[in-house]
Amino acid sequence: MYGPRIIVKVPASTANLGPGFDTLGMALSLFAWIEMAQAPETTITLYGDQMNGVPTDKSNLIYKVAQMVFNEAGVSVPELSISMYSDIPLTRGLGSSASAIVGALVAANALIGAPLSDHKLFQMATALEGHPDNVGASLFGGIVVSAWDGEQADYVRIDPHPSLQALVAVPAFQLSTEKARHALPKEISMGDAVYNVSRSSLLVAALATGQLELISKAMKDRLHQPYRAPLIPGMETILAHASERGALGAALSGAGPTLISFVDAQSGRKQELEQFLVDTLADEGIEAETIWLKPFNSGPQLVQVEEGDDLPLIDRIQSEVRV
Ligand SMILES: Nc1ncnc2c1ncn2[C@@H]1O[C@H](COP(=O)(O)OP(=O)(O)OP(=O)(O)O)[C@@H](O)[C@H]1O
Ligand SMILES: N[C@@H](CCO)C(=O)O
Repeated sequence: MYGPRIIVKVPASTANLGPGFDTLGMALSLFAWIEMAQAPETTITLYGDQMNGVPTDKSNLIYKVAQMVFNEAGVSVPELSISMYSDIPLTRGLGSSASAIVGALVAANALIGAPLSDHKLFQMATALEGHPDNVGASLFGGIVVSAWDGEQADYVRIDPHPSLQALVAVPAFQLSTEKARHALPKEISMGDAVYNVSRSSLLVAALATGQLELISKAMKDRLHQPYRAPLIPGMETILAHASERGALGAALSGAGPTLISFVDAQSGRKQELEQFLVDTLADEGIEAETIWLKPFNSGPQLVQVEEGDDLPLIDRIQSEVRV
């Protein structure tokens, strides 16, 4: 390893928030860490159970994305030492691929003196992911409303209401975005389009103005959740009844299978909601891990590394306080 050693901490994200398919995203207080430095030969070290099955050669997403940054900036850094640790469950709807892409873009850019703007990184991340919702949230933090026309991505960021908390139920099976997108119809009716435009617009306005009592109605969707429901047994029941069990609103997180509920931090019904999610999934024979999270207000953070400090990434993270 030589030259500067960059460590980036990047948040997970939940996409869609119900009706905002490929449009709305929120960063969450669950993180991945990526370390990058120039090296005589490429090595990729992955820590943690979440990384099982991820390649450790130059076909790794982090390595490939870093090379795109160097090409874009017109510099050559062929060999890299990369390490990654992640608490973000892989292929579960919490934006693991977006976090890896955003983390790799930011780390590689920092390694060469940050010639690319955040705007440019957002364009690259959106093209790589195929939609702007998860990458926008991971890159800018908070709630991100975005649109992409295939060439240009635009966004507006909203600060999440300070009382907003999230409970995710992460089923013990993976569901790739690719498979979950295959379940969607090619065309939808005008009625369903209007239904979603109105809910998504209401949701954005409610989130922007802190009218959390509107979230339950505003998080309804007819574009993707009904078609994905057969892939996630128990989902229909949870989405239909979560608000009766203390949730402000509930949705499929990204392409699933994770289910996300929003809760007022002051609510006295958190345990009841958590039990409802676990029991409903268990009734369908699905084990799920529940995690309480907060919306996360910022994008990737560069972790300060002193010159000569060669503490391995995993030891550094173990001493970090998880937010
Ligand atoms: N750190 C990583 N290194 C290499 N590949 C990764 C990494 N993180 C994620 N991936 C790739 O991304 C895939 C998961 O992407 P996918 O879009 O299916 O799910 P997700 O991003 O976890 O969920 P969602 O997009 O629904 O929020 C993994 O199977 C893996 O191929
Ligand atoms: N908007 C995307 C998010 C998952 O990557 C989808 O629902 O397919």
